[in-house]
Amino acid sequence: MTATVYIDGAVGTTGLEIRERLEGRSDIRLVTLGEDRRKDVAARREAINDADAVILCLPDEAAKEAVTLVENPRVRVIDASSAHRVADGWTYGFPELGFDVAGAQRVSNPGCYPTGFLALVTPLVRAGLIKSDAGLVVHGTSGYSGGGKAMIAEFEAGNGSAHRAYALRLGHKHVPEMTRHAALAGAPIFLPSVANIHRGMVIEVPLHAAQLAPGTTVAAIRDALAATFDDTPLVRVSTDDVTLIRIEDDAGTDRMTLHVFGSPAGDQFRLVATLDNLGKGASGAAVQNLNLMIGADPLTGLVC
Ligand SMILES: NC(=O)C1=CN([C@@H]2O[C@H](COP(=O)(O)OP(=O)(O)OC[C@H]3O[C@@H](n4cnc5c(N)ncnc54)[C@H](OP(=O)(O)O)[C@@H]3O)[C@@H](O)[C@H]2O)C=CC1
Ligand SMILES: CC(=O)N[C@@H](CCC(=O)OP(=O)(O)O)C(=O)O
Repeated sequence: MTATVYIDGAVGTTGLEIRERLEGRSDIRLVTLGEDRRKDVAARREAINDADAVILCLPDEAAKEAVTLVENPRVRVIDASSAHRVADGWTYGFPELGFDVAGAQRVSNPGCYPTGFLALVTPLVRAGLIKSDAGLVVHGTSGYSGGGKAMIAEFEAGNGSAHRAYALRLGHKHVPEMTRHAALAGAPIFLPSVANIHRGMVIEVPLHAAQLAPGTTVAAIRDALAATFDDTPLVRVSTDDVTLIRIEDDAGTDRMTLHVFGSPAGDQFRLVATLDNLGKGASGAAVQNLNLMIGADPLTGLVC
């Protein structure tokens, strides 16, 4: 059976990547609107309601508006924006963490930083290794394509920076989904930054032993992560004895790699995730979710 899929926002950074992955698939009839109609509400309403699945690759306000245009109960929605990630009636699009994406009508794709944070933390909270009131800190560095067309233009015009920190006054829009989907009692302190590289991410959660269940070891943390991810094709728990992690490590793929390190004394730990902000962090995750929703091979169009 062929599914009709409409991408709203198909010429943006995330939308273009999804479009490239879906074009040429025999199980999908891909619909996008031309330059003259792509922001025309009537044209978008028609395309949305003619589709089996709609992928929203829009700023939050435009994504909210798009959802109000859905009239046909058949239409299923994947929203790549942050508009619905803690909203009632929406399924969080992180199937490896047990969310029922295949059966969902409305799926909210995770944010790129939360993808790394939640992969590292949620299995450990569920296993009772991290206390829900542990007071976590998460640091992340993203390639500049994480900021969409505007940030790409800024960096490619030479107006970026080798590395810059932002969200200095905290309260980044990704904090609510990190808190909710890790089942934390309090919001983590989130320290995002951008590097002068097109794509790729490194996300880190440092931990004191006091934030963990007594006696927790690197092996216990790895085991808890492996119990969640070992049978999943995109998320790998590394046991490699690496001494360096590069932002390029999973760039250009839809993979995510999780590393666990500990001090020799066992009093401090460092959890690290690498991924591509446009792979498992956005477009790759959207295609993965779409495959599940339309019953396609889960890895079609993905780079494992
Ligand atoms: N880039 C990334 O790595 C990630 C992005 N996301 C999220 O995905 C969404 C899209 O981001 P991204 O692709 O980076 O952003 P871009 O700015 O690159 O693209 C957004 C696109 O939406 C279009 N658009 C804006 N308003 C409307 C409207 N009312 N109707 C139709 N089209 C509209 C824009 O048009 P125009 O071209 O005219 O500006 C643009 O093409 C955002 O919510 C973002 O937060 C999520 C995870 C990672
Ligand atoms: C580098 C950069 O600016 N990144 C974006 C997040 C990209 C992303 O994940 O988009 P969502 O917010 O839709 O999840 C930011 O921090 O706002």
